[in-house]
Amino acid sequence: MNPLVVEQMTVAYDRQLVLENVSFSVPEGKLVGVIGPNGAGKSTLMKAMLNFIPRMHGHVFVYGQPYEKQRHLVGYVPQRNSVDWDFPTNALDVVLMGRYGHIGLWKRPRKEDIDMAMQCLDKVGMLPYAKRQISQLSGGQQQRVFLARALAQDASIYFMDEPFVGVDAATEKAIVQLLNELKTRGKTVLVVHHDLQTVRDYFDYVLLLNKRVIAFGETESVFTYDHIQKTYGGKVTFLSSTHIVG
Ligand SMILES: Nc1ncnc2c1ncn2[C@@H]1O[C@H](COP(=O)(O)OP(=O)(O)OP(=O)(O)O)[C@@H](O)[C@H]1O
Repeated sequence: MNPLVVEQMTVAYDRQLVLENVSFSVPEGKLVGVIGPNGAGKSTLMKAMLNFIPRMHGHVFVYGQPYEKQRHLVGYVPQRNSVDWDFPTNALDVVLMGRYGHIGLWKRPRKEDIDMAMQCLDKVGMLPYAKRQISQLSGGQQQRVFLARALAQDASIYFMDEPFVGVDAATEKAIVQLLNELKTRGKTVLVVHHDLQTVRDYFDYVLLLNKRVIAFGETESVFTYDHIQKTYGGKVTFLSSTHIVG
């Protein structure tokens, strides 16, 4: 059984259709790049899968059950700029939020939760910043804290919205390493991604999206010149042939 199945999802804002009849099914332990131009509906897809915004139509199944019954299995890393980083809290507390599903919202975190949160911070190179206010972290450091929070959640499926935006080469490398580690542990990860040059290196599968699914499948066979042109309305001219197939 595939861990994530989306069936005929349609989403509208103010009756304006943004996603139409989107269906795809992701096998376990795959890294999936969600690719498409600005406004294609990539963030909307993630938010609608998570029930943050209503779907007009369609279903999301997580390990064969409706998402609503399985939400504890799904972790989310939102776009960094969609978060209020002035909220007075420190890095460790943000990561501990990822443990609430395990702790219970009103209970104090146990020592083992704090230890695990610290380990997650360590994994992304942020342990020295555990007690630092999040407003006093750089953009790349904030991104790392978010990834640590997702790790602490110990989910089976992750949705990450543009984790590579605004990070330096070292952080990008750390994120790629983390994605591969999640994959090795059998996790399924969907990543909204803009850099077409790295798609073939980073992702096993791609979802090419522009309001509808243009193509979905293994990167090897689906990330073709024709599909990319179709996704971007024929506006992509800078790709070298080494990065695509077909
Ligand atoms: N809250 C909202 N209300 C109305 N329209 C919205 C809202 N959020 C997004 N949209 C519109 O829905 C469409 C899809 O937006 P979305 O943010 O999902 O695209 P995206 O593919 O993630 O884009 P980007 O690459 O620029 O982040 C766009 O036309 C956008 O203007």
